[in-house]
Amino acid sequence: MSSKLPAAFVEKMNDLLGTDQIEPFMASYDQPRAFGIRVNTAKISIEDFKQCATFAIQPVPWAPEGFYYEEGVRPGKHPYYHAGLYYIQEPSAMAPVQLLDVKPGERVLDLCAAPGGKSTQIAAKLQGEGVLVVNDNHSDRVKALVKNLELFGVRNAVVLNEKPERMIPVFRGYFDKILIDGPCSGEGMFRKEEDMMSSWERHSVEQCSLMQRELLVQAAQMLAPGGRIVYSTCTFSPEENEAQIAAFLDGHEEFEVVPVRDFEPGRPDWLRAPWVDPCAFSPRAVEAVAGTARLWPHRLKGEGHFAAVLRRAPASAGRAADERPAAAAAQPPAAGKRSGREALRQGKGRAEPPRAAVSLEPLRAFEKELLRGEPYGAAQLVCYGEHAYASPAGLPELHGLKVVRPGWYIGALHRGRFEPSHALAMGLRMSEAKRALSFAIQDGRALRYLKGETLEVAESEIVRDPAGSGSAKGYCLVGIDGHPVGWGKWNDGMLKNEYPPGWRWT
Ligand SMILES: C[S@@+](CC[C@H](N)C(=O)[O-])C[C@H]1O[C@@H](n2cnc3c(N)ncnc32)[C@H](O)[C@@H]1O
Repeated sequence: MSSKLPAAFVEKMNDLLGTDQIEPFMASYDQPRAFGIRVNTAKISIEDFKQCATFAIQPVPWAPEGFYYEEGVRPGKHPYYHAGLYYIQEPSAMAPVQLLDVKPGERVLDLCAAPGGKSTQIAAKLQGEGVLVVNDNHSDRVKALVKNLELFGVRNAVVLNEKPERMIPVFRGYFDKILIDGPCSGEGMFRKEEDMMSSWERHSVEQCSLMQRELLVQAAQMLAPGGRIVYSTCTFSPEENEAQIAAFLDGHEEFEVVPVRDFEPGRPDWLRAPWVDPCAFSPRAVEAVAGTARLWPHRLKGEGHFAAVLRRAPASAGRAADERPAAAAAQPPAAGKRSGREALRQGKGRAEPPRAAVSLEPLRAFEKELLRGEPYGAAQLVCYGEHAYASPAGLPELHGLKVVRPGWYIGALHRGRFEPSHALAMGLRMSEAKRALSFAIQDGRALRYLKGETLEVAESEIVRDPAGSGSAKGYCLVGIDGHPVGWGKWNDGMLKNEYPPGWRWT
């Protein structure tokens, strides 16, 4: 496919890479690309996944949860995919979140998140603890983002469809970690998606550079002192990579580049004419971009990427008290002291959404009958109209923002009944359901369930809570090999299928 590359792109890469590198670089376009999956470690350990994987996998060196699979395997056509045990992701795309160094309990923002590849990776690293805010300004792409988070069983994510500048007053200084995987000219993806070549001509490098510059400045305002930003692109152009980081450093003295050692270094020598004004940057900035990272398709098994890790200096003692105002002011009263279940009983939630008219009784009855333990943790119940969500504790008021999901979608309260959501099923563990049914993967009913069929199920197959009512009748959490995939309703030897039509195996 090297012959199809845009001539202007080839010319520029020739100039940048020089005679040594251009040949292997161009040759990479005629070689097969690498395919990857990333294990959802919030649902299954890497060791257990390796034991149960039904196709050959090899580790991706830079991501402990990442594995290569062979071309021709269709990992999306597997019940474990429907159980959210892994995400199909291009291997180089796993690097930025690895560099973000997310720890359970942190507040993390994925600013340009759709369709959610990196958001699901962050969610797995958070292990259900802390707050994940994911945003994308494109309303259609946000739908795929929501679906991927639900498939992954993420409990602590808030999904926004906003312009970043509108998020700043709400989240100023709030986040510990921010990922900016922004729009870019996509030069690194030409081998994977040939369509990117025609859009490269439309979405010029210059246009993308302007958006990226804004995103960096906006993200910086939402980062807490001592916090970390990872800026990543899937393009080669220095204007969108080293030049963005150098310009940002010159405008933000409180930031520094944390050098990345695992990949080839960024190229300070590419901050030159004709692509970049060489006089535009300070020596500090030019030197610092050597600590950024470049992933080259001819040097590793993956597509082209760039990543930079930026650290904000910790607050000085005098300034510490007035940082993170949004979070401190908006903390729900006594959050952390009151359990999620108590908050729910008291109908606590954020002020903005209309919720007064909805009775929570049917949800409470469902919880008593079906749920074990405290699956909502310290989250707070929020009702938007008839829809109930468990919203992560410690969020600021989301006043005025376009909120697509204020938290884990629990279900709908409608005409005195409660209908549990698919997202609730996907986020639960089998042990958290008082009535459950797990098909072995070899059982033909596993696939038939995913196809939406009504199934014959003996009463003895429904696992019930010894302390519960003992009845097998009603909603039950359905799993495959012990991993939830959805709801069913059992009655008299038959399981009515509640697997959502849009998710079915076709
Ligand atoms: C490279 S894609 C993100 C891919 C995603 N991180 C993943 O791993 O699945 C860039 C995204 O940025 C979004 N975007 C573009 N401009 C934006 C802006 N100003 N604010 C927020 N999102 C933006 C686009 O809609 C697009 O979905």
